[in-house]
Amino acid sequence: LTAAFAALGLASALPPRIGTTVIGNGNGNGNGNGPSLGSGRATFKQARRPHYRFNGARAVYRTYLKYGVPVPEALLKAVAHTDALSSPEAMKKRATGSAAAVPVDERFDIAYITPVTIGTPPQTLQLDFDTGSSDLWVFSSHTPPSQIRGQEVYAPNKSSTAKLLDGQTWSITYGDGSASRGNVYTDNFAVGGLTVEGQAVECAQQVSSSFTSEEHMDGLLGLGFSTLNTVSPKGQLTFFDNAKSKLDSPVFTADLKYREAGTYDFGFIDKAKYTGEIVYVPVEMDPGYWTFTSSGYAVGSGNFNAAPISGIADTGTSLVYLPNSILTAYYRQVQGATNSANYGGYVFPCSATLPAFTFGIGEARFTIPPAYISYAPVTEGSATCFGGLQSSRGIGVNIWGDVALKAAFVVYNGENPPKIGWANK
Ligand SMILES: CSc1ccc(CNCCO)cc1
Repeated sequence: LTAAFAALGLASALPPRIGTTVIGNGNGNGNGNGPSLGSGRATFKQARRPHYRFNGARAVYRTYLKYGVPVPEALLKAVAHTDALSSPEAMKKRATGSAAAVPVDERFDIAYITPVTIGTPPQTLQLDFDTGSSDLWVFSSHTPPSQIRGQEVYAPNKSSTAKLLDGQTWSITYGDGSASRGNVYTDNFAVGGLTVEGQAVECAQQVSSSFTSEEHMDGLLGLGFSTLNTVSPKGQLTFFDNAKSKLDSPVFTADLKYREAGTYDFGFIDKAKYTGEIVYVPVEMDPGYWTFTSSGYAVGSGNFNAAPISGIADTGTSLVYLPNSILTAYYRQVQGATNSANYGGYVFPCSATLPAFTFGIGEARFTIPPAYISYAPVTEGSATCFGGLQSSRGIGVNIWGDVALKAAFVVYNGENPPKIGWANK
């Protein structure tokens, strides 16, 4: 600073220490300010201004103004830049989170579970992070014991930070017919080091049998758009929507894997998790799914069929559901494949040789290996296998579930407008 002043031929008359708050000593004229005329003596105690951050460029700028010296352009730019750096927004603590996505069973990727902590002291549960829905619900102390088979439960009465959202209830039915419902608390909620206070945690008072039978799944964490949330009469925000404003970047990423643990990251994009470039396409957020348009598909080494395919990126659905025309094109390449009413979809001999399946995102191509499509025996030990590609007829929407998502690194970008990014890995 001294050099700056010298350059200007100015005495190093530093302005009074900015942030000095002068407060009267009470001998003033009744309004608490300034000295009274009587005693002829006054004392002014200095107080530090909280959160004050010294800004050198601005101090120099003030001196120019004080001595009426024209302010050079460079100094004006410096002031604007340093103000931006020290703005309350820029100074807000930034946050990120990262947590494992573990196959809920060691043989087939039926679903992936991720550890979360709820309440004070923290209670740890394993939740299915589901970009195809927007309720955060858990097995709880309100769930009938007859409906619990090994799941961990959240007990709000054991959390000093739990608050009942009086009068609020929720009820949800998923595409596979499974369902749950209950009441609602808010509590502190953390994923991989990222904490949201006052997160709506929906406590199950009823769950359907398919949830009871998923013993390692203690609930779901919805990562769809909050418009889909079922809490009534006041819809609640998803964990991502609550966390978004304090994240380094308003994104989360899914790096799901074939029969091994992957990760969900919040607030940052880990360059070590993908290769090449991330290709972004727009998201249609109505009615609340991460809906995007694929640019087409190819079966095995066949030609790429360029045709728009609208669908949702759904981490909470195991398989891929596409139009019949695509299924026919794929399974006619599989010896012994049939669309079985008995098994509810395309099945084939587990010994069959399967082609890969490629889908397009813009000019980019993503290939699902045959192993992902030979999904699982129709029943324990059967020689007939159920396909990872199935028909979306009757669902009303095409679904890019885990069988497709684990072939890519996927960026869910929650900016306005939202977009979804795909990269190979
Ligand atoms: C019974 S296990 C189960 C896991 C996830 C879901 C919700 N996923 C579908 C729509 O995203 C339903 C059931």
